Amino acid sequence: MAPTMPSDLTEFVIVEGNGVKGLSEIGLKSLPREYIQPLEERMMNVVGGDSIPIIDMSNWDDQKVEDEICDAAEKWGFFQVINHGVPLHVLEKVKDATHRFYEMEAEEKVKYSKENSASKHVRYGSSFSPESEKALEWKDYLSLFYVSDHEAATMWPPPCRDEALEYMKRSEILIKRLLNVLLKRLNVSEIDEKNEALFMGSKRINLNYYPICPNHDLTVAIGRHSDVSTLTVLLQDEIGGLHVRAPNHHDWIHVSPISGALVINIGDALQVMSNGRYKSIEHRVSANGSKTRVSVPIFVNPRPSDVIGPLPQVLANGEQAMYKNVVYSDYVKYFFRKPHDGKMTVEYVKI
Ligand SMILES: COc1cc(/C=C/C(=O)SCCNC(=O)CCNC(=O)[C@H](O)C(C)(C)COP(=O)(O)OP(=O)(O)OC[C@H]2O[C@@H](n3cnc4c(N)ncnc43)[C@H](O)[C@@H]2OP(=O)(O)O)ccc1O
Ligand SMILES: O=C(O)CCC(=O)C(=O)O
Ligand SMILES: [Fe+2]
Repeated sequence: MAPTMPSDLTEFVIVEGNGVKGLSEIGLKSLPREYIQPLEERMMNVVGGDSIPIIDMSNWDDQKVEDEICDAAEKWGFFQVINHGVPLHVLEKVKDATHRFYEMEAEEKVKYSKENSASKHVRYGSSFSPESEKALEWKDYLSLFYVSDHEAATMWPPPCRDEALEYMKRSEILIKRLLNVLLKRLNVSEIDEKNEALFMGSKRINLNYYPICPNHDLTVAIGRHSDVSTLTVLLQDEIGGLHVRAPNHHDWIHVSPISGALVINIGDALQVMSNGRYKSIEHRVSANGSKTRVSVPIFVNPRPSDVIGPLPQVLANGEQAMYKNVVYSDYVKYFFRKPHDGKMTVEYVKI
């Protein structure tokens, strides 16, 4: 019998918690119209040949490596790191755990949806902002905001809880190293108890799931956006699909998966704090017609209550502030309230 489309798509995907994974598994031959993106948002202008920098972190405190990191953050806003010190078995385990979470029945996963979750720090959902999007995105996600080990142990879903926490904790040294190097160029002293919260006072880990998609060229898995983090550490599997805006602001460059590597990108908070010196670059994810993909970003952020703005150390040389001060949680709420729209969130705080 030919597969049939659920009569109420929102009910099936969101309310019942089947997600796009559920849609994919029905075996639909064509993409539901709700996912059809306008022409200009589909994947175009992807150039081959170019690549974001790949940085070997073995000698991370070598001046040459520090320069590579800061130069990449200024020019590309994105780079991959190898020999980064996060054990490879930890990375493998969190990818497996991601698959394990999504393999649960919809009735189990939906217990973590916005409407049902026992903690507002744990959220399972589909697309980005289904209430405000004109066209939906082909992605399911589980978002885990870290508050304490106790909350993670009691509230995060058991199939992925320990692995997600381990990945977050084992990435801590890498995150501090990267931030210290980036801050040094901004004349900010080493991260200590006084300034740590502003740069890495909160963390959110997302487990993204992108199932096989019919007519994948008509939609996107994630639309154009920049992250609102200080920086993001992204683990991707071997499938590929992440594209970043090229320095010419026009083309898109594919981030080819490298086994064991982590992708690092600068987020809006660091762009603002560096007064535009480090770039939070637009990126997007294509949908795949033949393979399921997972990715696991760790968003490293200020605390929600922190005020972000250009750092005094950056303005000390007399340069004009390009951004207003804003309470970080107001900035993030603004991001979550609207559909993905490229670099528009940062316009909210531009002077
Ligand atoms: C999901 O697809 C994505 C996600 C991304 C993410 C990119 C990032 O850079 S995430 C890093 C964001 N930074 C932080 O989370 C740290 C700071 N956190 C905060 O400031 C707060 O925790 C808060 C996120 C603002 C929530 O504050 P709270 O007081 O609890 O306010 P709420 O009323 O609960 O939520 C406000 C507003 O945001 C929506 N929202 C909350 N959490 C999420 C979430 N995990 N995913 C999606 N949306 C979320 C919530 O629905 C509220 O909106 P309403 O309209 O319902 O009022 C990149 C690309 C992707 O595709
Ligand atoms: O899946 C990816 O490669 C990127 C995901 C992403 O950009 C995000 O979750 O913010
Ligand atoms: Fe992103």
